[in-house]
Amino acid sequence: MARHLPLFDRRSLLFLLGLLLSAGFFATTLFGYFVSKHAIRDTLIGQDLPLTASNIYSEIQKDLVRPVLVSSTMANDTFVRDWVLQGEHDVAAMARYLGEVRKRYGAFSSFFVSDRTSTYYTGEGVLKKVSPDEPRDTWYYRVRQMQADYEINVDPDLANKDALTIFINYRVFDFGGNYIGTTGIGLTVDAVRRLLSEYQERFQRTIYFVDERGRIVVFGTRLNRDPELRKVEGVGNLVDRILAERHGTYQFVAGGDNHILHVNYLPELKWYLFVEQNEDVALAGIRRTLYVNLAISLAVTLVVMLLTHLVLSRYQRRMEEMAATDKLTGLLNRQASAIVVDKVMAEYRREPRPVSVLLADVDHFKEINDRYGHLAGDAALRGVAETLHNGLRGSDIAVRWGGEEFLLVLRGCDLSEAEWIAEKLRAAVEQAPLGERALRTTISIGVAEYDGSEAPDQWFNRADAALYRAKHAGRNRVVADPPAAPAAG
Ligand SMILES: Nc1nc2c(ncn2[C@@H]2O[C@H](COP(=O)(O)OP(=O)(O)OP(=O)(O)O)[C@@H](O)[C@H]2O)c(=O)[nH]1
Repeated sequence: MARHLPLFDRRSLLFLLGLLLSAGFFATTLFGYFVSKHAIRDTLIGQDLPLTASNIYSEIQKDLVRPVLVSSTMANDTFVRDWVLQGEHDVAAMARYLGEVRKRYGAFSSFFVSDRTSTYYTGEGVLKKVSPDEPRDTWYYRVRQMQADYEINVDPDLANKDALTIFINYRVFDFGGNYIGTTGIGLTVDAVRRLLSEYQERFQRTIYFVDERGRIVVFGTRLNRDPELRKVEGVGNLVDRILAERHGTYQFVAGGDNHILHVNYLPELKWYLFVEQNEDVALAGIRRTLYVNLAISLAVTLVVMLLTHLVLSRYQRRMEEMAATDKLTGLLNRQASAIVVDKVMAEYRREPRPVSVLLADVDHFKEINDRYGHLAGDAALRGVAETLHNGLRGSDIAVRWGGEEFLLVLRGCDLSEAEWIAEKLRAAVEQAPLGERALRTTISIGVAEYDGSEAPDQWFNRADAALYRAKHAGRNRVVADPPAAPAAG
């Protein structure tokens, strides 16, 4: 059990290390991700989307300034006023004038509606008569009543196949200040559409205009959705709220992604400018960084764990070796031998093959110490250990059992084989010059074969008893237990 404890400790240490490292990496990586995510979202809501919206707004306003000026010039043109006051006779002259204005300023259409005759003139001549009963003409009667000099109105253009057109409707007065009609130009929304496409491409955002009824009226190049905004997933539920609030930042989920929406109302056009950003697309960059960081963290954690495992294993092996080895002789020490003996016992229980022990003790060793000193005694002990070790097979086990005592476990040896080996070892020690001084000594050996049932201590005690008998019989000899039966006769 004691041997398994360090292994268990190593596992828990590795587990703890892995846990700490991965928790640390994970926490810092996720923390960084969420901080960046919040920063990106805050920038989107607080800066990016409003900035895009206000850029588009000011571009559109800029685009509308010139047409308003042109319409104002038309309203104040003496030709227009004189022409009306002179009775609107030369229709061709008015058509020429309107055609000229349209061409010169690149407008989509140009018009004059006379209040006296209710006639709608364009560059082509008379288009029609306006009437208060015609729903398409309500704009005219609204302008007729309004206080301001002009309005910007978005309507289908009757003169141009109902193409959606931005009209500047400018009121015209005679020289006495009496209202005599409305003039102005119409602009195609193509320019606005181009502007939206350009912004859409540049910022990877969805940008479109919505009218006061909640219908998408103008959009950039890629808008694949129902013009009836209330029917669109996510944003559809917000339409009424947005139309009422006119301005704000909203969030909704569509296609599983979170979207941030910024809305501005453009009173000149009576349109709502919608600037939408798919937050998940905006976060794709930092999400990729998150995955890379997590992968790196995992790799670093695994490498650190692997290195720690290798270092600890080596260290533990060395510690175990050191703890198990006798420093003087390099043989197993007595404490460590317990494990080896347990193993031999387990092997025997699995497969009962003969196994024997030799207990060898150096004869009169005290005299060597006394005569030559302890260092020479140590060298002699090393020499004996080496001689014993060299005389054994790889499967045998040599233990330094006590001061000058050695226990040798011989696997696969019955008593007589063990006795034979013991005799061989005894003879080898007797003949070996030991240490630098080439000292000579002898050993006595007690031999015992395992009887298959006794405890190891009992087994070793029998070897010890045999050793005792060997000493008493004069030393430098081998005695087996049980003692050989006396010869008959
Ligand atoms: N130099 C040295 N001496 C040791 C070591 N370990 C034990 N000894 C000595 O070995 C001697 C053993 O003496 P004893 O037990 O009386 O036995 P012995 O002198 O060998 O006599 P017998 O065993 O009866 O033949 C003691 O004097 C111990 O001090 C060691 O590591 N180095």
